[in-house]
Amino acid sequence: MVKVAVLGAAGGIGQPLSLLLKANPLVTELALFDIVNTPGVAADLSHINTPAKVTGYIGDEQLGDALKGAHVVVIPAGVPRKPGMTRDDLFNINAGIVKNLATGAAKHCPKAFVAVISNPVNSTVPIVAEVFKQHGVFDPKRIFGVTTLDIVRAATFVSEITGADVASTNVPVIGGHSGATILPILSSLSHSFTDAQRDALVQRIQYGGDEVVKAKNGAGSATLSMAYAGARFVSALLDASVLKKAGVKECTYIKTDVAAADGVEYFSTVVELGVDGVAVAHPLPSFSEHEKKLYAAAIAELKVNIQKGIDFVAKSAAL
Ligand SMILES: NC(=O)C1=CN([C@@H]2O[C@H](COP(=O)(O)OP(=O)(O)OC[C@H]3O[C@@H](n4cnc5c(N)ncnc54)[C@H](O)[C@@H]3O)[C@@H](O)[C@H]2O)C=CC1
Ligand SMILES: O=C([O-])CC(=O)C(=O)O
Repeated sequence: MVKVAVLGAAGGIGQPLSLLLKANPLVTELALFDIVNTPGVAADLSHINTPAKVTGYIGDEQLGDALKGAHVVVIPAGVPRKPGMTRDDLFNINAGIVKNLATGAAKHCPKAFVAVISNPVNSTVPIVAEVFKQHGVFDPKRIFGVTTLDIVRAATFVSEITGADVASTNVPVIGGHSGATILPILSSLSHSFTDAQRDALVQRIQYGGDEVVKAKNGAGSATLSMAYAGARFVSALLDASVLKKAGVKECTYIKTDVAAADGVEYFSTVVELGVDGVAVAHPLPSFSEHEKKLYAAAIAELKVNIQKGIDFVAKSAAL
């Protein structure tokens, strides 16, 4: 039995992500939770001739049933950006949504892998972790911020410049998931870029989300590419934990000490996944002089984002 629960399953990301998960033969049960429309999405997907049994759950009173027995919980619930907004501008609405869903997961499937998509990821992952701590079930190896879209974008944009096969282009992107906290490690590639190419690539990878927000012109942010990236991340988790494949690696935002010396306790790094989640979190790579500056900027912003998530849970506990 491999149950995957999608929380926010009726949304712009939730629907195509659920479709891709329904197509994953390792999934035997797909639980679709949202505050609207999941019966229809579930009925539609349930006709696809793949193993996963699809069930829709709607409203808070059905959250527990959606989560019970889940091996993986994916959370794309919450509001997306409109032009002119930062991801942090979503905090006031999404923090409460994520906290509520994390509480459900801590109660009903405390051992599940939790993959957080809802923005601002830099803060929502600490929120989930703090909620799990409050319930005495926190395991840093099992809670992930999904930054896979940054890695997907980096491979696409880099291969456009290098001309290399996009499928075999792999660019580690570490740090966090917003603007200056997104740190692509272009120095790890064998291609040597001009300074102008490098700067343009870093800018495009860091602000790829804004490119989509602008193009959608008020109709939301990346959904289809995010669904692809989310499905890739869940597939990696299942390959490592269900198939017990060795050498499954993804960059993901976790609670880790890789950047603890610089005062941050959450950081996206290259992670080897195993049966229990994080098997090995790779240390920081050796940075070029340019990347050292980007790293310093990332750290400064991450500190603020992380603390905001931690404070939110502490404050709501004190109420
Ligand atoms: N991590 C990443 O790389 C990315 C993250 N995102 C983020 O993903 C989130 C979702 O984006 P979209 O799917 O485009 O938004 P959307 O508005 O299309 O869908 C969000 C869904 O969440 C549902 N929802 C709201 N409150 C809920 C609750 N309490 N419980 C369960 N479901 C609830 C809504 O009913 C809706 O169906 C946003 O916060 C966005 O910023 C978007 C793209 C990339
Ligand atoms: O830009 C946004 O708001 C959505 C997102 O996280 C991304 O596309 O990377």
